Amino acid sequence: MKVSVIGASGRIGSSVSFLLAKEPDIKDLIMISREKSLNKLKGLQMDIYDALAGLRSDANIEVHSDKDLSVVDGSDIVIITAGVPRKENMSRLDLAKINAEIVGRYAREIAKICDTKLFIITNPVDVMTYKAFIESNYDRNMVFGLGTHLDSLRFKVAIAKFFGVHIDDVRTRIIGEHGDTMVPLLSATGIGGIPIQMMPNFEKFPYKEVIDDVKNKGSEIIKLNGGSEFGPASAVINIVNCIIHDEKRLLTLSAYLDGEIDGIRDVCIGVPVKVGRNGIEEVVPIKLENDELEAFRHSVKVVKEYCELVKNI
Ligand SMILES: NC(=O)c1ccc[n+]([C@@H]2O[C@H](COP(=O)([O-])OP(=O)(O)OC[C@H]3O[C@@H](n4cnc5c(N)ncnc54)[C@H](O)[C@@H]3O)[C@@H](O)[C@H]2O)c1
Repeated sequence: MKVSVIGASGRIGSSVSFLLAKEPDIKDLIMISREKSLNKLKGLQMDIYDALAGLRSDANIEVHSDKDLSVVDGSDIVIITAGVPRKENMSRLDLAKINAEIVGRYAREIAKICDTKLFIITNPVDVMTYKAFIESNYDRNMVFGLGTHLDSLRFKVAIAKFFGVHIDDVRTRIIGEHGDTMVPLLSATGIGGIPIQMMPNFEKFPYKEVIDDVKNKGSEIIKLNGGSEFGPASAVINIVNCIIHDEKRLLTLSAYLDGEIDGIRDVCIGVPVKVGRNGIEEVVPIKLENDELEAFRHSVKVVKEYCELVKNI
């Protein structure tokens, strides 16, 4: 397998690259950044090779500037993490215009070179996924964004800690925007097959505080440590592994909707999807509780406005 990372000199890009290099099935890793960050990439390449030796693993790692993207040819997946990150007190949506120019340009260039899967991490990730989809003109199963998968993991951690259970026993899902209007699905939340509402102590579970905490987690990490890194990078590897191993797991990614849920069309947003070798193999047309549906519609409205805004950038 060959995987390319664009924006590999950055916080997320470098962490993603290291985790990818450790995966035994990824034989070729292509790390790409702007020319001015090429030396940083070379340093990262050396450091990752050292780490792989310590871990008794190996991979072929190449580093390139983005001047000639033909090096991505043959990639099974191209991961785009390039873009401006949020600063304290910024919303992800504040980055829409500046990052749409970057992601749109890369998507167009890559599509001229090869057919591949585009996995978008750059924020606002739903809007950037939409931009990459329209600019690449790829089939919609081939373009997806990290979306609310990371938020779902954050919610999962909070549930596991409160109920004192193993993280693997918790099932939950947050859909909608990777941002303030995300929609937690209590209807899809349970522990070891038991709906969360049926768990002892559910009445003491501080649901609202937990969800506020999930929504603010990214900002909190930015405030304390400049930005998130290991969480999103591990979430990315989860998805890459699903594709490589054709796992067909039901995860929540930002995907292009064509009427599957509530007849909603022409937007990319976090929804349950089946992930396998072909990328998004199905947008799962789930039913939602009335309050969840209302919140989802609102989230779609917010994201759609920004998708319109970046269409012609
Ligand atoms: N989807 C998620 O869950 C999630 C989580 C965390 C961060 N992010 C987003 O990922 C992106 C990267 O975050 P980071 O913390 O790695 O930032 P960073 O500043 O550490 O790295 C940014 C990378 O983008 C490149 N870059 C910046 N401007 C560019 C331009 N004009 N043209 C080409 N490349 C450019 C930089 O060279 C660097 O490689 C941000 O948009 C951030 O908001 C998404």
